[in-house]
Amino acid sequence: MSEASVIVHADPELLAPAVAARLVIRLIDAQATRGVASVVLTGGRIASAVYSAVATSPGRDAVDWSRVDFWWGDERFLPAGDPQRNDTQARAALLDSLPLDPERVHAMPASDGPDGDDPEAAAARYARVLHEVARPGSEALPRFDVLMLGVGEEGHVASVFPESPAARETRPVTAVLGSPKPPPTRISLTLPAINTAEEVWLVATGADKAGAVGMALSESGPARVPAGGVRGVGRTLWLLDGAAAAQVPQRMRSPR
Ligand SMILES: O=C1O[C@H](COP(=O)(O)O)[C@@H](O)[C@H](O)[C@H]1O
Repeated sequence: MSEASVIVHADPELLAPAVAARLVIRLIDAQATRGVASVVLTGGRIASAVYSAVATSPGRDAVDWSRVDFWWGDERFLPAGDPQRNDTQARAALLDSLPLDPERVHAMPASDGPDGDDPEAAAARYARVLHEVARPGSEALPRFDVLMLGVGEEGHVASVFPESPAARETRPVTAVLGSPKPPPTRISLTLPAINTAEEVWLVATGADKAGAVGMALSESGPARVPAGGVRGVGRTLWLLDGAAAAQVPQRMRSPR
């Protein structure tokens, strides 16, 4: 497990294109090494800004998008196409403009999908899809080159909320019932699944995230502050704007 690195850009207008450029390079590198690349997408406001920035990034067409696997770290369990769904937002901001292989776009099931309005069955279905694509000989999960996460005001990541059953779940995918943030029903990768990613990037902006970021980077336990419990195997990057980084000590910030 990697130590956390913290990179601060002044504001969201600088952070979004910087993260987008970083993602484009990371995918190009992964394809140069392995022929394919994989990314786990997240939801939320800064994530959508990053996806829009990828869509207009100068390096965008250097990625072979038909050889990128897209996964989601969590999903709001709503009908397909609902504007609140994380995949709907990612498609609108980026995916719809890319020459993708639709077989490689692994959205989490919707509440009007094959399992109907049964989030437990939908979570189990997503776990099976992950398992089917996993590396031969590996356990339950495929390789994730980059796994992106937003951070909630109270320290949630994906749909793992503080002191919730999901924060202690050991299976890779879980249904989330009674989420404190609407909508109440969700599907999420769990902390052990997130922590199999090669790189985990936590992206946060705004003063309302500063307390959660500060606590996650201190000694708070993962059940209390799930964002503090995520680590990439090779790299853990906190990508913040100045307001979200307000409680991060200077000594923890990477020089730029
Ligand atoms: O509900 C969710 O919220 C977080 C953070 O969203 P933001 O708008 O405050 O940035 C997001 O990362 C997560 O994927 C999503 O389902």
